[in-house]
Amino acid sequence: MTGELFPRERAELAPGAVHVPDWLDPSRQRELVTACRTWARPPAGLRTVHLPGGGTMTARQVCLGRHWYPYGYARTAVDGDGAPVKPMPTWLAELGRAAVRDAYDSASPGGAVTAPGGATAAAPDPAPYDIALINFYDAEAHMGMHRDSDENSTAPVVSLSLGDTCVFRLGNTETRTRPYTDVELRSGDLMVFGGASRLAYHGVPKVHAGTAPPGLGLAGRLNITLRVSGL
Ligand SMILES: O=C(O)CCC(=O)C(=O)O
Ligand SMILES: [Fe+2]
Repeated sequence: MTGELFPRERAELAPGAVHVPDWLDPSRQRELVTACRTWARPPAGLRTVHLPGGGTMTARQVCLGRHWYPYGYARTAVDGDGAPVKPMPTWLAELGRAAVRDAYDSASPGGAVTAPGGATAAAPDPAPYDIALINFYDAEAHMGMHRDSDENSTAPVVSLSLGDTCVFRLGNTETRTRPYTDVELRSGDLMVFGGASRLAYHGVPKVHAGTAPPGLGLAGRLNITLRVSGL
C-alpha cells in the first residue's frame, strides 16, 4: 500500500451521489465477507449472468430478496438453478437505511426536500431495502456502464465495497459516455446514489488485483448493492 498524507474525505460526486470512505470498520467487513460466502453457496448461489445480446457478465452474482436477471426481478433464480432466492436479512436492510442516513447527513442530500424559502429538510426515510445484489469480481472482471432501472422506486441505491480496490465510474443520466467521474472504491467504502443521480449510468472499468486488506481474507472484490424494489 502506498502512503497517504491526508485521510480520504467524503465527497459528493454529483447531486445525490455520495462517497463515504471507510464506512465499514475491518471487523464489519470480515462479517460481511463471511455472509457473502454463505449466500454464494447453492441453492440459488453465485452464478454467471448471460446478457440477451449474447454477452456474459464478467462479475459473477448472487441475489437476496429478489432475483435480478437481465432485465427484471423474479422470486427464483430463473437464469440459474431455478431455486427460490434467499431471503433479504433484516439486518442488511437496516444497514441500507443507515447508509442512506449517514451518506446524506453531512453532504448536501440529493434526495432532500427543499421547503419554500429554500430551507432543506432531511431526505425522507426510504422504504425498506428488500433486494441485495452481491457481485464478485476477480482480477479480470469489470462491469460496463448501465443504469439500475428495473426497480419501481426512487429510493437511493446503496453500494458497499469489500476486498480489492476498484475504479468506479459515475456517469450522467443521458449517455454511457462522458461526462463521468472516476472514483477509487476501497474495502469498507460506501457509495450511495439517489436523487438526481438515481438513474445515472455507472460501471466498474477496473479492479486492482491484490489490493484487498491483508486481514480480510479475500482475493478479489465483493460489491453488495442494496435496492428498494417498489414491486
Ligand atoms: O460493483 C459495483 O461497485 C457496482 C455494481 C453495480 O452497479 C450493480 O450491481 O448494478
Ligand atoms: Fe448498477
